[in-house]
Amino acid sequence: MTTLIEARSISQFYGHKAVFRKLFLTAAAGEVHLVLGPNGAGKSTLLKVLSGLLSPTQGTVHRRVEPGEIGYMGHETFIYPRLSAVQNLLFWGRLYGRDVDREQVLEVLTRVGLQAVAYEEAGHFSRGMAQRLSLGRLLLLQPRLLFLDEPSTGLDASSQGLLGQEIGRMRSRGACVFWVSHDPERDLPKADAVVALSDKHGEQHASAAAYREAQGVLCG
Ligand SMILES: Nc1ncnc2c1ncn2[C@@H]1O[C@H](COP(=O)(O)OP(=O)(O)OP(=O)(O)O)[C@@H](O)[C@H]1O
Repeated sequence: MTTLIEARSISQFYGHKAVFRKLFLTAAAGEVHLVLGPNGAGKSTLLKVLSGLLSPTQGTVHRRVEPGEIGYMGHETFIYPRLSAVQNLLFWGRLYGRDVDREQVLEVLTRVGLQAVAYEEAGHFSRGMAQRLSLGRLLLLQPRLLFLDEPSTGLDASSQGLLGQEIGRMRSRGACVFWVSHDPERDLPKADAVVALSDKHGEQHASAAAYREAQGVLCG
């Protein structure tokens, strides 16, 4: 399988404080990597470093995709409040150099359940609606390397279901997904590998099967 991202001995410090140290990982097309760990363990920081939003203090990250093929959905929705939902998606399409038209945008907005507010200013949207618009951006841009930082926060049950389906679809057409989850029991069955961060710097990257087995041994 084609490797899409490789991190070699990456460490991240904020001042003198290490968030993670000497982490190696590789991820290939069609794989879902779940990022787990307690609050403050460094999950968001790792996603920022892997996606290129932040440079690692030490080590290197090689991404074998174009910058326009990277998608990120996190706590920030990156939505322009003075633009309508339609204008937001048309704008993002242009920003990523994609040839998207209004019909495609309206189709995506229908899929995420925002068709009724397609021409309303996104600044008036609730947190859940703004999250759905962010999800719509991913559906429109179809990134090959996708970073999801607790994407279900603020989404209602039906939008969470849609997100799960869409992650499955993106993976089957060859996208590689890093997914921060606070619910490993729910999300582990959908993952190929796990990056487990701890606040004691015991970082590990393992296949989902090996992770489950290790947890079983620890719990048993
Ligand atoms: N810009 C920053 N400057 C200094 N320290 C930071 C910065 N961003 C994060 N940290 C610290 O780095 C550590 C890891 O933070 P991070 O947000 O990556 O953890 P997390 O695992 O995503 O947490 P949560 O599950 O609560 O979202 C925390 O102790 C946090 O306070």
